[in-house]
Amino acid sequence: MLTLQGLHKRYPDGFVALPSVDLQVPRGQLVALIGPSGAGKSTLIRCINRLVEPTAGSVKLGDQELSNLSRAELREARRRIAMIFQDYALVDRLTVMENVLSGRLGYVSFLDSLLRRFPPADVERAFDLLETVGLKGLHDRRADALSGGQRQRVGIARALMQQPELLLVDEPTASLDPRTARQVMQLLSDLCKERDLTAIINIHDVPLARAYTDRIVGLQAGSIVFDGAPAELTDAVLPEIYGGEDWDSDQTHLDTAGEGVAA
Ligand SMILES: Nc1ncnc2c1ncn2[C@@H]1O[C@H](COP(=O)(O)OP(=O)(O)OP(=O)(O)O)[C@@H](O)[C@H]1O
Repeated sequence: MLTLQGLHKRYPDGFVALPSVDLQVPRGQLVALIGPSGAGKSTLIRCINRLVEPTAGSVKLGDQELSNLSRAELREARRRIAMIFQDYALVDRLTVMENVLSGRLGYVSFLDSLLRRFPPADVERAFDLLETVGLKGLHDRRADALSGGQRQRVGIARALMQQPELLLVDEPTASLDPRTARQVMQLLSDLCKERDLTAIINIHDVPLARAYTDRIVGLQAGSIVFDGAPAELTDAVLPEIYGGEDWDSDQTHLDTAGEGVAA
Protein backbone atom coordinates (compact mmCIF):
# COMPACT_ATOMS: atom_id res chain seq x y z
CA MET A 1 0.00 0.00 0.00
CA LEU A 2 1.21 3.47 -0.90
CA THR A 3 -0.21 6.23 1.28
CA LEU A 4 0.17 9.95 0.66
CA GLN A 5 -1.10 12.27 3.37
CA GLY A 6 -1.16 16.03 3.17
CA LEU A 7 1.54 15.94 0.50
CA HIS A 8 2.55 19.53 -0.18
CA LYS A 9 5.07 20.91 -2.65
CA ARG A 10 6.13 24.51 -2.87
CA TYR A 11 8.92 25.21 -5.36
CA PRO A 12 11.73 27.60 -4.34
CA ASP A 13 10.13 30.42 -6.35
CA GLY A 14 7.09 30.15 -4.06
CA PHE A 15 4.80 28.37 -6.53
CA VAL A 16 2.62 25.78 -4.80
CA ALA A 17 2.34 22.83 -7.19
CA LEU A 18 0.60 20.51 -4.70
CA PRO A 19 -1.47 22.18 -1.96
CA SER A 20 -2.30 18.97 -0.05
CA VAL A 21 -2.70 15.56 -1.67
CA ASP A 22 -4.19 12.54 0.10
CA LEU A 23 -4.10 9.25 -1.81
CA GLN A 24 -4.05 5.57 -0.95
CA VAL A 25 -3.05 3.01 -3.55
CA PRO A 26 -3.47 -0.65 -2.59
CA ARG A 27 -0.87 -3.19 -3.61
CA GLY A 28 -1.31 -4.44 -7.18
CA GLN A 29 -3.36 -1.48 -8.37
CA LEU A 30 -2.54 0.29 -11.64
CA VAL A 31 -3.46 3.95 -11.32
CA ALA A 32 -3.54 6.50 -14.13
CA LEU A 33 -2.79 10.06 -13.13
CA ILE A 34 -4.40 12.43 -15.62
CA GLY A 35 -4.89 16.17 -15.81
CA PRO A 36 -4.01 19.20 -17.91
CA SER A 37 -0.48 20.33 -18.52
CA GLY A 38 0.92 21.91 -15.37
CA ALA A 39 -1.58 20.15 -13.07
CA GLY A 40 1.26 18.67 -11.03
CA LYS A 41 1.34 15.07 -12.26
CA SER A 42 5.13 14.89 -12.63
CA THR A 43 5.63 16.75 -9.37
CA LEU A 44 3.38 14.25 -7.60
CA ILE A 45 5.08 11.12 -8.86
CA ARG A 46 8.54 12.60 -8.26
CA CYS A 47 7.62 13.54 -4.69
CA ILE A 48 7.01 9.83 -4.03
CA ASN A 49 10.63 8.80 -4.69
CA ARG A 50 11.89 12.26 -3.71
CA LEU A 51 13.39 13.17 -7.06
CA VAL A 52 11.42 16.27 -6.09
CA GLU A 53 11.57 16.94 -2.34
CA PRO A 54 8.10 17.36 -0.81
CA THR A 55 7.82 20.47 1.34
CA ALA A 56 5.47 18.82 3.84
CA GLY A 57 3.30 15.75 4.31
CA SER A 58 3.79 12.03 4.44
CA VAL A 59 4.69 9.41 1.83
CA LYS A 60 4.46 5.85 3.12
CA LEU A 61 5.27 2.69 1.18
CA GLY A 62 3.99 -0.18 3.28
CA ASP A 63 5.07 0.71 6.80
CA GLN A 64 8.03 2.83 5.78
CA GLU A 65 7.82 6.62 5.90
CA LEU A 66 9.90 7.89 2.97
CA SER A 67 9.69 11.62 3.50
CA ASN A 68 12.12 11.82 6.44
CA LEU A 69 14.78 9.29 5.40
CA SER A 70 18.45 10.26 5.32
CA ARG A 71 20.24 10.16 1.95
CA ALA A 72 21.67 6.69 2.71
CA GLU A 73 18.33 5.34 3.88
CA LEU A 74 16.63 6.83 0.84
CA ARG A 75 19.09 5.09 -1.50
CA GLU A 76 18.13 1.79 0.09
CA ALA A 77 14.39 2.56 0.01
CA ARG A 78 14.56 3.57 -3.67
CA ARG A 79 15.32 -0.03 -4.55
CA ARG A 80 11.65 -0.66 -3.85
CA ILE A 81 10.54 2.00 -6.31
CA ALA A 82 11.37 1.83 -10.01
CA MET A 83 10.81 4.56 -12.54
CA ILE A 84 10.00 4.40 -16.24
CA PHE A 85 10.46 7.56 -18.32
CA GLN A 86 8.95 9.05 -21.45
CA ASP A 87 12.38 9.44 -23.06
CA TYR A 88 13.39 5.93 -21.86
CA ALA A 89 16.57 7.24 -20.15
CA LEU A 90 18.72 4.49 -21.66
CA VAL A 91 22.47 4.75 -22.18
CA ASP A 92 22.62 4.77 -25.98
CA ARG A 93 26.15 3.44 -26.40
CA LEU A 94 25.47 0.44 -24.14
CA THR A 95 23.82 -2.79 -25.18
CA VAL A 96 20.28 -3.79 -24.31
CA MET A 97 21.65 -6.26 -21.75
CA GLU A 98 23.89 -3.65 -20.11
CA ASN A 99 20.98 -1.24 -19.88
CA VAL A 100 18.73 -3.88 -18.32
CA LEU A 101 21.43 -4.93 -15.83
CA SER A 102 21.85 -1.32 -14.76
CA GLY A 103 18.55 -1.86 -12.93
CA ARG A 104 20.65 -3.83 -10.41
CA LEU A 105 23.21 -1.08 -9.80
CA GLY A 106 21.63 -0.29 -6.44
CA TYR A 107 22.34 -3.87 -5.34
CA VAL A 108 25.99 -4.44 -6.31
CA SER A 109 29.10 -2.95 -4.72
CA PHE A 110 30.50 0.35 -5.96
CA LEU A 111 33.48 -1.39 -7.59
CA ASP A 112 31.31 -4.01 -9.26
CA SER A 113 29.00 -1.29 -10.50
CA LEU A 114 31.96 0.64 -11.95
CA LEU A 115 33.18 -2.48 -13.71
CA ARG A 116 29.63 -3.49 -14.57
CA ARG A 117 30.17 -6.89 -12.94
CA PHE A 118 26.91 -8.62 -12.11
CA PRO A 119 26.21 -12.02 -10.52
CA PRO A 120 25.24 -14.77 -12.99
CA ALA A 121 21.77 -14.95 -11.41
CA ASP A 122 21.20 -11.30 -12.41
CA VAL A 123 22.29 -12.00 -15.97
CA GLU A 124 19.95 -14.98 -16.11
CA ARG A 125 17.07 -12.88 -14.81
CA ALA A 126 17.84 -10.17 -17.35
CA PHE A 127 17.56 -12.73 -20.17
CA ASP A 128 14.22 -13.91 -18.73
CA LEU A 129 12.94 -10.35 -18.50
CA LEU A 130 13.99 -9.56 -22.05
CA GLU A 131 11.88 -12.50 -23.15
CA THR A 132 8.99 -11.31 -20.96
CA VAL A 133 8.98 -7.87 -22.55
CA GLY A 134 9.27 -9.27 -26.08
CA LEU A 135 12.93 -8.54 -26.77
CA LYS A 136 14.32 -12.06 -26.86
CA GLY A 137 17.51 -12.24 -28.93
CA LEU A 138 18.18 -8.48 -28.85
CA HIS A 139 20.47 -8.47 -25.79
CA ASP A 140 23.59 -7.53 -27.76
CA ARG A 141 21.95 -4.74 -29.77
CA ARG A 142 23.06 -1.20 -28.92
CA ALA A 143 20.28 0.77 -27.31
CA ASP A 144 20.43 3.46 -29.99
CA ALA A 145 19.70 0.87 -32.67
CA LEU A 146 16.22 0.16 -31.29
CA SER A 147 12.81 1.55 -32.16
CA GLY A 148 10.97 3.72 -29.63
CA GLY A 149 8.71 0.86 -28.59
CA GLN A 150 11.70 -1.45 -28.14
CA ARG A 151 13.51 1.20 -26.11
CA GLN A 152 10.53 1.55 -23.80
CA ARG A 153 10.48 -2.23 -23.37
CA VAL A 154 14.14 -2.07 -22.31
CA GLY A 155 13.16 0.65 -19.82
CA ILE A 156 10.44 -1.63 -18.46
CA ALA A 157 12.81 -4.62 -18.19
CA ARG A 158 15.39 -2.44 -16.42
CA ALA A 159 12.73 -1.29 -13.94
CA LEU A 160 11.70 -4.89 -13.26
CA MET A 161 15.35 -5.90 -12.66
CA GLN A 162 15.07 -3.84 -9.50
CA GLN A 163 12.34 -6.18 -8.26
CA PRO A 164 10.37 -3.14 -7.16
CA GLU A 165 7.12 -2.99 -5.21
CA LEU A 166 6.09 0.25 -6.86
CA LEU A 167 6.46 1.47 -10.44
CA LEU A 168 6.37 5.21 -11.14
CA VAL A 169 5.76 5.70 -14.83
CA ASP A 170 6.11 9.14 -16.40
CA GLU A 171 4.28 9.48 -19.72
CA PRO A 172 5.42 6.10 -21.05
CA THR A 173 3.60 6.40 -24.37
CA ALA A 174 4.03 10.08 -25.22
CA SER A 175 6.80 9.41 -27.75
CA LEU A 176 5.18 6.35 -29.32
CA ASP A 177 2.79 5.80 -32.21
CA PRO A 178 -0.77 4.79 -31.21
CA ARG A 179 -0.37 1.07 -31.87
CA THR A 180 2.95 0.80 -30.03
CA ALA A 181 1.50 2.90 -27.20
CA ARG A 182 -1.32 0.36 -26.76
CA GLN A 183 1.15 -2.52 -26.77
CA VAL A 184 3.27 -0.84 -24.09
CA MET A 185 0.21 -0.15 -21.92
CA GLN A 186 -0.95 -3.76 -22.33
CA LEU A 187 2.50 -4.96 -21.29
CA LEU A 188 2.51 -2.73 -18.20
CA SER A 189 -0.99 -3.88 -17.28
CA ASP A 190 -0.08 -7.57 -17.70
CA LEU A 191 3.13 -7.20 -15.70
CA CYS A 192 1.37 -5.45 -12.82
CA LYS A 193 -1.24 -8.20 -12.67
CA GLU A 194 1.26 -11.05 -12.90
CA ARG A 195 3.59 -9.58 -10.29
CA ASP A 196 1.10 -7.88 -7.98
CA LEU A 197 2.94 -4.65 -8.70
CA THR A 198 1.55 -1.26 -7.77
CA ALA A 199 1.96 1.38 -10.47
CA ILE A 200 1.17 5.05 -10.93
CA ILE A 201 1.23 6.17 -14.54
CA ASN A 202 1.31 9.84 -15.45
CA ILE A 203 -0.46 9.84 -18.80
CA HIS A 204 -1.96 12.43 -21.13
CA ASP A 205 -3.89 9.99 -23.24
CA VAL A 206 -7.35 9.56 -21.72
CA PRO A 207 -8.48 6.64 -23.94
CA LEU A 208 -5.35 4.68 -22.99
CA ALA A 209 -5.89 5.42 -19.31
CA ARG A 210 -9.48 4.23 -19.59
CA ALA A 211 -8.56 1.07 -21.46
CA TYR A 212 -5.62 -0.22 -19.46
CA THR A 213 -5.74 0.95 -15.86
CA ASP A 214 -7.72 -0.03 -12.74
CA ARG A 215 -8.31 3.45 -11.41
CA ILE A 216 -8.07 7.00 -12.67
CA VAL A 217 -7.05 9.96 -10.55
CA GLY A 218 -7.62 13.40 -12.07
CA LEU A 219 -5.47 16.31 -10.93
CA GLN A 220 -6.23 19.96 -11.46
CA ALA A 221 -3.98 22.70 -10.09
CA GLY A 222 -2.33 20.15 -7.80
CA SER A 223 -5.56 18.86 -6.24
CA ILE A 224 -7.41 15.60 -6.86
CA VAL A 225 -10.70 16.46 -8.56
CA PHE A 226 -11.61 12.94 -9.74
CA ASP A 227 -10.87 9.51 -8.30
CA GLY A 228 -12.73 6.52 -9.67
CA ALA A 229 -12.90 3.47 -11.90
CA PRO A 230 -12.24 4.01 -15.63
CA ALA A 231 -15.95 3.48 -16.38
CA GLU A 232 -16.81 6.39 -14.08
CA LEU A 233 -14.65 8.75 -16.11
CA THR A 234 -17.47 9.70 -18.45
CA ASP A 235 -17.19 12.43 -21.06
CA ALA A 236 -19.35 14.57 -18.77
CA VAL A 237 -16.68 14.40 -16.05
CA LEU A 238 -13.73 15.30 -18.27
CA PRO A 239 -14.35 19.06 -18.37
CA GLU A 240 -14.18 19.07 -14.56
CA ILE A 241 -10.61 17.84 -14.83
CA TYR A 242 -9.43 19.57 -17.98
CA GLY A 243 -11.54 22.72 -17.90
CA GLY A 244 -14.59 23.06 -20.16
CA GLU A 245 -13.71 25.31 -23.05
CA ASP A 246 -10.36 23.82 -23.94
CA TRP A 247 -11.73 20.38 -23.69
CA ASP A 248 -14.73 21.03 -25.98
CA SER A 249 -12.45 22.00 -28.81
CA ASP A 250 -10.55 18.78 -28.28
CA GLN A 251 -13.42 16.33 -28.42
CA THR A 252 -11.74 14.22 -31.09
CA HIS A 253 -9.37 12.97 -28.41
CA LEU A 254 -12.32 11.41 -26.66
CA ASP A 255 -12.83 8.81 -29.34
CA THR A 256 -12.52 5.64 -27.28
CA ALA A 257 -12.44 3.27 -30.23
CA GLY A 258 -9.10 2.13 -28.90
CA GLU A 259 -6.87 4.39 -30.94
CA GLY A 260 -4.71 6.03 -28.32
CA VAL A 261 -4.38 9.49 -29.79
CA ALA A 262 -2.29 11.63 -27.49
CA ALA A 263 -4.36 14.48 -26.12
N1 LIG B 1 11.33 23.67 -10.56
C1 LIG B 1 10.16 24.33 -10.58
N2 LIG B 1 10.07 25.59 -10.10
C2 LIG B 1 8.90 26.26 -10.11
N3 LIG B 1 7.75 25.75 -10.61
C3 LIG B 1 7.80 24.51 -11.11
C4 LIG B 1 8.99 23.74 -11.14
N4 LIG B 1 8.73 22.55 -11.71
C5 LIG B 1 7.42 22.57 -12.02
N5 LIG B 1 6.86 23.75 -11.67
C6 LIG B 1 5.47 24.15 -11.85
O1 LIG B 1 4.64 23.26 -11.12
C7 LIG B 1 3.43 23.02 -11.85
C8 LIG B 1 3.25 21.53 -12.03
O2 LIG B 1 4.25 21.06 -12.94
P1 LIG B 1 4.31 19.53 -13.36
O3 LIG B 1 5.46 19.38 -14.31
O4 LIG B 1 4.30 18.70 -12.15
O5 LIG B 1 2.91 19.38 -14.12
P2 LIG B 1 2.41 18.21 -15.08
O6 LIG B 1 0.98 17.98 -14.74
O7 LIG B 1 3.31 17.03 -14.98
O8 LIG B 1 2.53 18.91 -16.49
P3 LIG B 1 2.83 18.25 -17.94
O9 LIG B 1 1.66 17.36 -18.19
O10 LIG B 1 2.88 19.41 -18.86
O11 LIG B 1 4.12 17.50 -17.83
C9 LIG B 1 3.54 23.80 -13.17
O12 LIG B 1 2.86 25.02 -13.03
C10 LIG B 1 5.03 24.04 -13.30
O13 LIG B 1 5.29 25.23 -14.01
